[in-house]
Amino acid sequence: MAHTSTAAVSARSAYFIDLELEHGAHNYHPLPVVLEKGSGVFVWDVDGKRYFDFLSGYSAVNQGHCHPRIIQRLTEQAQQLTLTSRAFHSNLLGEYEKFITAYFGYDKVLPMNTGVEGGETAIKLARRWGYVKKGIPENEAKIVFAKGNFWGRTLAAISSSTDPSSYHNFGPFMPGFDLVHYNDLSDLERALQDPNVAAFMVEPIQGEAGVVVPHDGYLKGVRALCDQCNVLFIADEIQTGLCRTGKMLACDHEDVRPDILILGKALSGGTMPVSAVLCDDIIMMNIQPGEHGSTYGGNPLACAVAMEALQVLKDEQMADNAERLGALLRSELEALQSPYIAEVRGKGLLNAIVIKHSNPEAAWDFCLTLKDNGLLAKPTHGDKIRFAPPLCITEAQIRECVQIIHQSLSSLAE
Ligand SMILES: Cc1ncc(COP(=O)(O)O)c(CNc2cccc(C(=O)O)c2)c1O
Repeated sequence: MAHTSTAAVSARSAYFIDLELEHGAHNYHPLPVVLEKGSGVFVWDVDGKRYFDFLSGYSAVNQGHCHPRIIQRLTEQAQQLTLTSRAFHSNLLGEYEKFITAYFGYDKVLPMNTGVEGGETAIKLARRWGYVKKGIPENEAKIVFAKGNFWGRTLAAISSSTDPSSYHNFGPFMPGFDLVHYNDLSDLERALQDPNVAAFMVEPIQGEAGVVVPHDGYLKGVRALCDQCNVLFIADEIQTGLCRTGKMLACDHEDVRPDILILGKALSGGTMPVSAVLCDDIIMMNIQPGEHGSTYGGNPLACAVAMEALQVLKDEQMADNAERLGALLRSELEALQSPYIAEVRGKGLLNAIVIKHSNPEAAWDFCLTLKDNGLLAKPTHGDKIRFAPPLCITEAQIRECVQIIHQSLSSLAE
């Protein structure tokens, strides 16, 4: 894939892009824009141009860029105590653990940092439960995943991937992983007949696959099958959770309670990596001291920031806002009746359009036009463009963004 040409950017932007090309790994293909400021739904580039952020750091900035309350709490704690390691207690870890377990209704939490660490932790907890509680023979535990999943870049995560760009030439892969079709309860039922299956790990809506929303009742069906087969239901809500889809958790749309809940991204309001794995004692208490953890997991700075980030979601009714304005966004996009939009899909403010065009680069080119017109979005898997602004967006701003999208669609005229 050709790397970003700096031809179409300002000299100041080109300077920063060239530094990245010269000194950094080429493991991304960013849009040609260099950002230096963020506030609420807006970001500004190094030339002072303002954009609507329709990606929100892949749902890590649900509360809006640099939310004043979260930044305030971050800067306060940063001058007090940032890291103790878990060799010692801190005055914030227990407070945070009490807060977040009550917030989501689980007995315990295991604090980690990145989302993929949360996924790895959930898999270890499930395997350990499988051996200790379900009686699976040692080293025979299976974890089932859905095709099209994306939960990070570690060797375990790519071992469950069906996307060659994630796993090709990184083998050998993690054993004990099985795959089923997403949104297919009969395929899942088949896979769960294996008595060695410890868990089914699934996104309530597949984010990186292009905002793939399963049929109503899928999550309830997953819950029922896991109950019938004595298999743990692990919900990866790292991208769908924390009000993004119009409820606190995407599982809440079907009143389903996963056995293990994984959170990340917006858990810190987009300030630092914070993830969390929540479950009840019957699962969590199978891990003994010294058997899992991380240097930064549960650090005082993360605890302070996460409590404020979670409280902001409730205080500012961000789930209701996402529900209402997501519906408006989808209806306004559908009303455009553009020949270049094959589909509009999503839930809450996690949405995507599928571009219909003879040019395979059309979605990328369209995002370049959106950028020129003051809105930042990026294609995923070729023809899908995610539209996921911060949840603090207003109705007037949604309508303004629909106008920008409408105006930009004309650039796709063949
Ligand atoms: C559903 C889901 N689960 C786990 C992860 C992994 O989180 P971390 O990245 O914090 O380890 C994700 C991540 N989601 C995501 C989406 C788009 C790009 C990238 C990227 O690695 O640049 C990551 C995700 O979308």
